[in-house]
Amino acid sequence: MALRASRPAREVFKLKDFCSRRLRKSLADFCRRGVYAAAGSCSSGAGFSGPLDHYSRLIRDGTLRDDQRQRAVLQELEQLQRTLRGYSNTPPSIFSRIFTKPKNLRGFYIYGDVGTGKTMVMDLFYSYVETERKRRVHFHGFMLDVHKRIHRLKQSLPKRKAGKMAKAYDPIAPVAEEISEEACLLCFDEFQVTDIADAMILKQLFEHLFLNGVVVVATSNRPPEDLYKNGLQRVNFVPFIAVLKKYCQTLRLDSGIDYRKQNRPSAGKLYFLSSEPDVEATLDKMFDELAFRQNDITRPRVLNVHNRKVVLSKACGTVADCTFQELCDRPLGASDYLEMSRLFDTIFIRHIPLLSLNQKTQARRLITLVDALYEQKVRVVLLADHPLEELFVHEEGAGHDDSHALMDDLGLKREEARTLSIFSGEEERFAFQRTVSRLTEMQSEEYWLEGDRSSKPRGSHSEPKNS
Ligand SMILES: Nc1ncnc2c1ncn2[C@@H]1O[C@H](COP(=O)(O)OP(=O)(O)OP(=O)(O)O)[C@@H](O)[C@H]1O
Repeated sequence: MALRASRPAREVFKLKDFCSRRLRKSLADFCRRGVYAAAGSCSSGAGFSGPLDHYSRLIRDGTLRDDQRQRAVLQELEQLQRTLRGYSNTPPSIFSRIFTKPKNLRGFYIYGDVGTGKTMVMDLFYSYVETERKRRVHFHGFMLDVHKRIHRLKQSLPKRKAGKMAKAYDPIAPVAEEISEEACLLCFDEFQVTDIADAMILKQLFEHLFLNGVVVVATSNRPPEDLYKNGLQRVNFVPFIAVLKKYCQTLRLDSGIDYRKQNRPSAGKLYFLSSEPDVEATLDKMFDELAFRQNDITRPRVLNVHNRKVVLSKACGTVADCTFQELCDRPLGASDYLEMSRLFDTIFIRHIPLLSLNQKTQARRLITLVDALYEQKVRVVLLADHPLEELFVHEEGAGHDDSHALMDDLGLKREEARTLSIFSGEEERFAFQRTVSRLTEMQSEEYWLEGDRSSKPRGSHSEPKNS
């Protein structure tokens, strides 16, 4: 019998709030432009018959450029949105639960290059799906949540008795069941597999979700066949690909256009090179001007993240002035960056060096930081040693110093390890592209204006309280 975890539904998807804020934000943006009538539920009342109709309107009013590939994907998504009307994966009675299997609706796996509009079309679709039991999550956040649930479940088991063999049990099925009860539609942004711990449980987890009637729509930069490419023990991961393809139709969205790099009006100069004369003084002046409008003094700031203290050396109100070393050369992670995104609306990042695979850990932190700032529309002012497009370099045969110990632990020879993605830096190359694309958009006027929290009601982006 499946082991059940007792847990209030409200606690579910700890990172859900972080993820859906972006959706709410994008809905609110559309609202502000008079496009959506009501955030979160747009199907009726907004005057649009569905996502495609809505998309056409965004083209007509000049918000978006017409893109046939996006239309084609939206056509498929609209079909699913209609089919999902009245859909439920939890039969109403215990009796019917036992005797009826939920019908399986096929979802979509949308992949393509960075900035081609995958998230945008998925969010449009999502906003028209008429059910409360839908979740839109960042894939990484979802997997963190899954691991937490597994951990909690294991801890809730009675302690093993000495001398007795504990019966083998499977925590994944009950976790999948728990999730299936909370959502019949899961939309994943940035489906990617970089972690062996994720890779090893995905097949079982998703098989259960699909069998429980959960419909999945996902966006990714890679076709299913390339997921976890060259990953450790990939042979155990490969069967998941067939499961994914069985329950999700693959759609390619690749017009070859990175819309983040399309000529967007610039917010002004926000990216500086270390070689520019008096550049530090210029940034000091920018910081002082922003600080002048704050109801605070310039001082160090101590953030409290999960009972850890994270000290930032210079901040004023909602503006922080940091160095790359301070943010990426210390053991900080997603939760620290999320907290920063909550507290600050503008962050200076000075002295960003050229990033190669030799500084993989620092580069990964910068990627995570930019992802968190982008999701929360935090503005950035950057001072770097190289132009943005040249910030990340992939050097063949780079040292990967921090990988050597792991290679030794795993008993891998250099040559063997070279093809494994954790050593080859293949995943980083995709992530670099995304970071460059995002940082490009973050210098646009539109992004800068959207990041203005001064006119927004206090609440989600409240004044610092941990400092
Ligand atoms: N047809 C379009 N016309 C104009 N702007 C667009 C269009 N499609 C998408 N955009 C804009 O381009 C930016 C990137 O879009 P989106 O985040 O959906 O891309 P993505 O494919 O999910 O990127 P990534 O793979 O990096 O996550 C967003 O600001 C979005 O509003």
